[in-house]
Amino acid sequence: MTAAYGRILLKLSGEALMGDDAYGINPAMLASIVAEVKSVADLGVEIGVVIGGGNIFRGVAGTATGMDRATADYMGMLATVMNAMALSDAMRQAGLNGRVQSALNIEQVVEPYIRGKAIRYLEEGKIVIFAAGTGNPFFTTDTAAALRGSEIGAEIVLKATKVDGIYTADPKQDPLATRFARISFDEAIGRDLKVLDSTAFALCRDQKLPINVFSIFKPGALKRIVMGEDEGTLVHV
Ligand SMILES: Nc1ncnc2c1ncn2[C@@H]1O[C@H](COP(=O)(O)OP(=O)(O)OP(=O)(O)O)[C@@H](O)[C@H]1O
Ligand SMILES: O=c1ccn([C@@H]2O[C@H](COP(=O)(O)O)[C@@H](O)[C@H]2O)c(=O)[nH]1
Repeated sequence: MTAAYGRILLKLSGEALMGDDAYGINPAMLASIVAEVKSVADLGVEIGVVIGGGNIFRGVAGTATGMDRATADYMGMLATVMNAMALSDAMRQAGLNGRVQSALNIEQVVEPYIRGKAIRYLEEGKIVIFAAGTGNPFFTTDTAAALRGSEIGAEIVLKATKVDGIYTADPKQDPLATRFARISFDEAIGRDLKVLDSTAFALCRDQKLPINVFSIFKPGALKRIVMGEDEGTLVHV
């Protein structure tokens, strides 16, 4: 079986890590996500991962209580470091070789982000987990996925989230929303579809880096996309 992509950037939803819990990291959910990642790693595909933090803290939630936005965003980025460490450890337990690199320096805990080293790890078959988003407040981990995906020369960004693609409206709010099988960047940005933030869409469009949005809860979906099959929604130039 030959994969359609040699190197991918996988954006994993932080919120998905909760599974059926109200908060935090559900070990069974984490293990099932790692099994999906392993099915692709076993094909020899090089994998960079950006993980979100929505299961622990989002900057906007902090500002809702009066917190300074930048402070809240740094807390959100630290939440992604915790998720990255949990993911890396779950990978270790599954026999995968993961390396965490953080955009914020916490060198006693995880390595700093160094692009050349990340690429070398990928070439060695290690899975690189990019933590702390872009390292800057006022951004999201979707934008970090677009940025790191561009930096490492990924052929596609795969956004693994809680819905099975991009819809005409948020399917969790609008039961009449319909799913796109494919959509251009221009149309996705023009329709202001909230499944990814507009900075991430714009960066991927400029870099001609396609995005595939799919459900992380659907077994085998990640592997099907990597094998070149239709799954979720493809955002193209
Ligand atoms: N047009 C749309 N099509 C699909 N989903 C949409 C749309 N508009 C809004 N959404 C919502 O966007 C969510 C996914 O984006 P979001 O970045 O918030 O979550 P995430 O991938 O879980 O990331 P994290 O938890 O790490 O922040 C979906 O769960 C869905 O409810
Ligand atoms: O580059 C970034 C990435 C993230 N943040 C903050 O972290 C949280 C969690 O990330 P999600 O993408 O929402 O999962 C986010 O709400 C921001 O507060 C950031 O500031 N910069």
